[in-house]
Amino acid sequence: MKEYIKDQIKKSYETKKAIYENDELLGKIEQVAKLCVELYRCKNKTILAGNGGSAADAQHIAAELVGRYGFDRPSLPSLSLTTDTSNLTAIGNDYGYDKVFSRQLEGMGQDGDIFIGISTSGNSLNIINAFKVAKEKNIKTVALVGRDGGEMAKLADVAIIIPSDATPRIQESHILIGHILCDIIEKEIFGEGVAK
Ligand SMILES: O=C(CO)[C@@H](O)[C@H](O)[C@H](O)[C@H](O)COP(=O)(O)O
Ligand SMILES: [Zn+2]
Repeated sequence: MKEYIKDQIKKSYETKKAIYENDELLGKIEQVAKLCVELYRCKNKTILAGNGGSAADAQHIAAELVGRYGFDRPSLPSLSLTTDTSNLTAIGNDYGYDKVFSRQLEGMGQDGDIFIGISTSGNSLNIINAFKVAKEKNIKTVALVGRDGGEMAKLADVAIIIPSDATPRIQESHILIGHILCDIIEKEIFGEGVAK
C-alpha cells in the first residue's frame, strides 16, 4: 500500500510541477494577485464560491483574508457565498440550486469587487450563472478550474486552468494557488511586499 500512497503523492507534485513550469499559467496567477491587491487598495472585496470540495476552498480562502494568513494585520473583506445556510436553502428552494450564488451576488456584489469561481470541471451551472450576473454588475471574474476549463474559462476575465483531469489533483492545486494569493495580498497591502 505504501507504493500506492507514494504514487498519489507523486501525482500531486507532478501536477504542481506542471504549473511551476508553465510561464503563461504563472502569469495568470500574477495577474489575479495584482487585481486583488488593487481592489483592496480601493476598499473593494473578493467574493468566492464553489461546490463540494471547492466550497470548502472558497470559505477557506475567504477566512484567510478576513482573519489572517501569515501575520497580524487589519481584516480584509472577503465573502464566500457557500456559508449561509438560510440563503442557500431559501434561494435553492425558491429559485433552484442553479441560482444559489448568482442571487447572492446580485444582492452583495458591487462594482469593483472580484468574483472567484472555483470548479474542477468549469461547468457548474450555479457558478456560470454567477459569472453572468458579475458581468452585468461590472464585477471582474476569475475562473479557478481544471480539465479543459469548461464554460467558466470561456466566460471569465481571467482563467487559471490546472493542467490535470483528476479532480483531487485539481483541488490540491486550487488551494495552493489560493494560499499564494492570500500571501501576496497580505504582504503587498500590509507588509513589505513581495519580489517583483
Ligand atoms: O471534493 C470533491 C471531490 O474531490 C467533491 O465534493 C466535488 O467538489 C463535488 O462533486 C462538486 O460538485 C464538483 O463540482 P465541480 O468541481 O465540477 O464544480
Ligand atoms: Zn475533494
